[in-house]
Amino acid sequence: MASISADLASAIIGLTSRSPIQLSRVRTVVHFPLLWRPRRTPHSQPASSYSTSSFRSRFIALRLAKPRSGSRRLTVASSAATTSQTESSDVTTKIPPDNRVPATIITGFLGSGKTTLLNHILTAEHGKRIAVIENEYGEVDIDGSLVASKTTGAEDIVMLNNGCLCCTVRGDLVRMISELVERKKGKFDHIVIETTGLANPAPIIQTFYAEDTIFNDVKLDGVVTLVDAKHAGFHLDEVKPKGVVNEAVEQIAYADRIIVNKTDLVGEPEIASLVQRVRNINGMAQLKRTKFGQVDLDYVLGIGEHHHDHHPLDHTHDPGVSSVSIVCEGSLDLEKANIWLGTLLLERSEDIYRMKGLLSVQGMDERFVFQGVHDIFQGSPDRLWGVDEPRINKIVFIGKNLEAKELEEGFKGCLL
Ligand SMILES: Nc1nc2c(ncn2[C@@H]2O[C@H](COP(=O)(O)OP(=O)(O)OP(=O)(O)O)[C@@H](O)[C@H]2O)c(=O)[nH]1
Repeated sequence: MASISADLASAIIGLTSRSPIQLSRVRTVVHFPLLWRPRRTPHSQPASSYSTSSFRSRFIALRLAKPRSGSRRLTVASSAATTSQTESSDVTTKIPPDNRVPATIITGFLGSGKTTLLNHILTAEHGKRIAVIENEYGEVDIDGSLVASKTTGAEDIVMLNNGCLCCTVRGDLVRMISELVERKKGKFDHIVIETTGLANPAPIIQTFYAEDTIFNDVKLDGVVTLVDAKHAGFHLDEVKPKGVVNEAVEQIAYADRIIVNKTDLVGEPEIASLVQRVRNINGMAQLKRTKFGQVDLDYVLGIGEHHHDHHPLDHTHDPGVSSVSIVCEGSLDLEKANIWLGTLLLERSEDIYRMKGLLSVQGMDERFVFQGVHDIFQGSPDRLWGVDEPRINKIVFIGKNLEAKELEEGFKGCLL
């Protein structure tokens, strides 16, 4: 590819200001407006690996505000009979307050803005101490690192078995919440659970009602579903094989609050038609339109109680959707990476639902975070690499018909 043109330079400037670039807008100019103009020659010693298709859960308990005096006492909420000593006409005064810890589930399809909303919640002034449980699709944990890096005073980070909260790691969710309550009683006020973008929320919701160990201490406050204003229609349209759930539909169906996010990427007619569609799936939930998940916090925390019928737990995910994760030490050649990723997205953006990465770029002192949702791409520098920190690239692709070997070879071909 020819050297970086003035047009690409301006596209790169666009990336530095964190505004998303739509590939279709720049593709006549250059293959791909990927990274950054190099500043210095870096080091690179390759040693790499990749892995495919699995989920990873992580738990981060975050102290975000000073503990209040007289913290909430965690007790088992029980029926009136257990506390009532005398018969009285005023039964309601004898029902103990529901002191269980509220939990909010944030769900929504891949790339709809769940982590963006989570970061909004974690960095806002609300005085709540929030424990976060994050479940990521893909072997490599990228969201967790981005959430943790945006906050201070993380108390604890515990890695859990790979698996999807709605499938294999439901047991882990139960154990995780029980341990959280056991070990940190009174140290947090709310639990927020971010599901993977491919989660069916129904089994996760069921966990709060079916498992005594959770039900006694934690109440499901609500399910918040993010909907990507630009791409949701595509996923709602997808016809799945018999017996396979359409996760995008399920996520909307189970919501107590719906956030139609990314409204900056489409016009009013598209938003109105999507809202109508969402309403047809779930007419009960409140709905708001946003950009970058900017909602009032009382819209998402303190909803009250989740109210839905609970459907059977059995569900099957689309076997055609998988993830490829590449972990690879070294630094990327900017121009090669531009060409490779640009070509890949131009040819495959329909199949590549989601890409995200933490990259080491030649000449950059910062980690480079890059995010892709179909043809929308965004990148920006993150924190500085540590002095002795190995420059390890992590990149995850999620989508249909992904070829791990081909992606790995393509990526490695961009390393210096
Ligand atoms: N233009 C635009 N981009 C957004 C908006 N909200 C989030 N994004 C970007 O969309 C990309 C995906 O956002 P995330 O918050 O990581 O989405 P997610 O749902 O957590 O993604 P997964 O965990 O992979 O499913 C990131 O590049 C965000 O910066 C928005 O309202 N408008």
